[in-house]
Amino acid sequence: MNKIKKISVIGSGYVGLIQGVGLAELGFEVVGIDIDETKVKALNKGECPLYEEGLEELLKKHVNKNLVFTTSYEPIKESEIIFLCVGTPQDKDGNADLRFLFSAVEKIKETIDKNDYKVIVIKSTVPVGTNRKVKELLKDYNVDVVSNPEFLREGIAVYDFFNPERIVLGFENLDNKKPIEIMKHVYKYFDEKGIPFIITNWETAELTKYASNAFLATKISFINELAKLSDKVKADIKTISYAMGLDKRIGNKFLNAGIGYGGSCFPKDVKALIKQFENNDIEPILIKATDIVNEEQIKWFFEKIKNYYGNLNGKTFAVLGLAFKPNTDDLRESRAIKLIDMLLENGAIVKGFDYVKKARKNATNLYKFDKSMAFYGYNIYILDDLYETVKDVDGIIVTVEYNEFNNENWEKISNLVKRKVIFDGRNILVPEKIKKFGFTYFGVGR
Ligand SMILES: NC(=O)c1ccc[n+]([C@@H]2O[C@H](COP(=O)([O-])OP(=O)(O)OC[C@H]3O[C@@H](n4cnc5c(N)ncnc54)[C@H](O)[C@@H]3O)[C@@H](O)[C@H]2O)c1
Ligand SMILES: O=c1ccn([C@@H]2O[C@H](COP(=O)(O)OP(=O)(O)O[C@H]3O[C@H](CO)[C@@H](O)[C@H](O)[C@H]3O)[C@@H](O)[C@H]2O)c(=O)[nH]1
Repeated sequence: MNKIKKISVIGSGYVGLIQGVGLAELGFEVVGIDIDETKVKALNKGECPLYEEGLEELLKKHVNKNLVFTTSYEPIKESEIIFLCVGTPQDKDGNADLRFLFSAVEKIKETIDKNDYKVIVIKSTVPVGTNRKVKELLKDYNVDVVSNPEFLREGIAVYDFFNPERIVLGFENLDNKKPIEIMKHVYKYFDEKGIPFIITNWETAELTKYASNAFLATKISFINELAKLSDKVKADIKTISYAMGLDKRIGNKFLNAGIGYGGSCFPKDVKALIKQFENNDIEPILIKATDIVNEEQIKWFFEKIKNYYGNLNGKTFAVLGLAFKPNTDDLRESRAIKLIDMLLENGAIVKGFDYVKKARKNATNLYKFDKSMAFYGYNIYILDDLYETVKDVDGIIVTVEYNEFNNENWEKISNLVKRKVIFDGRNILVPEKIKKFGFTYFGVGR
């Protein structure tokens, strides 16, 4: 087989950027293609548009060497491999919106020669049947379409790229060895590391991605539902999770009760999986419940806060954590933002903080410039200092699971707040430590 020289990666968002930078680090010549001109300009200067540990260093190392970014599709002519990493957000009905994907496929069609052999690899999370549709759209072209779902976690995405737990590859026809060999060559580094490869058909690969996300989301909703009962009967959900997790069949991961899952994947992927069941005339009982429990969890927590104060009008709260999880600037479906909105709608004043500077910047922009949010802009302040944030507040609300909160100076915090009340939405604080400084502590199911 000829050595693969150039790889094109379409979409330079989270997944595309990690994929592009990672492949460049593995020695490939990579072209990143995105329709967002501002993003492309920044990337070519080595400026990373998103916060992800280790990403900017790798970007700077490779950009304008074996990694370039462009808005033009022309470079795909020179690439045998084209990765599709565009967004597949939720549409108004809960389905995956495939407009970006199909528009990228149209651009590919317009650009490549019908006879030039290409492997089109779909990394984006797409509903069952999408790879088949893409192949159908390209039926007159000499292409193979490969489903290669991505499993990286934000916050540790660079680590995840180099250390995946499995590589799932779905093909049209397993007797056609050419695309299988090409993909094995591209991922030789992982093959040599002994990472398991799952070589299967398109539909299995597509559904594996949704199954994995929905299962993890279900674990979270399971423990969150139990937390509500724990709360009522004075059981401790943290101890329950710990004890459950010691059973290796259950495992301790994704059993942390809190204010629900957020982010760019779980909420939309669970909803899109529900739709795939419904579109196939099957009632998705369990997965629907996962979604409902998650939507309810944040409301339940908010009610807890409201019940304590009676009336939130004019009360000031410090919200510690803005992004959907630690070590990211990503506010997509962030539970913190959902909670802030509820507080603001009820007349409260919010002071928000996150350890990640870009998360603070994104939140400032959201409330200042997003038309639907700007209305609330008067009552929300995003601050760069945690101690400034807690100053004179009626309550502290923890919304992101940063362990670092435990290492803050709680004596100082206790002297700064107006009222010593804490709502720990992630059960991350050590209550015994906080209570020593006179705080009233409320967790989730503890
Ligand atoms: N973010 C994650 O942690 C993660 C992890 C695994 C899988 N996924 C999946 O990967 C896909 C991408 O997610 P993301 O978070 O990187 O999305 P994103 O929104 O961060 O990035 C998508 C990028 O695609 C670009 N784009 C849109 N249409 C284009 C086109 N026609 N041509 C070129 N570029 C185009 C956008 O400008 C944007 O930069 C989704 O399907 C998502 O579900 C995401
Ligand atoms: O015990 C837990 C674990 C997580 N969460 C929340 O769940 C959400 C998602 O967390 P996580 O899975 O760590 O973040 P993502 O970066 O969205 O990664 C998920 O979504 C990606 C996109 O599909 C997949 O690639 C990853 O494998 C999958 O973990 C966050 O809001 C967390 O706060 C909990 O509430 N309790």
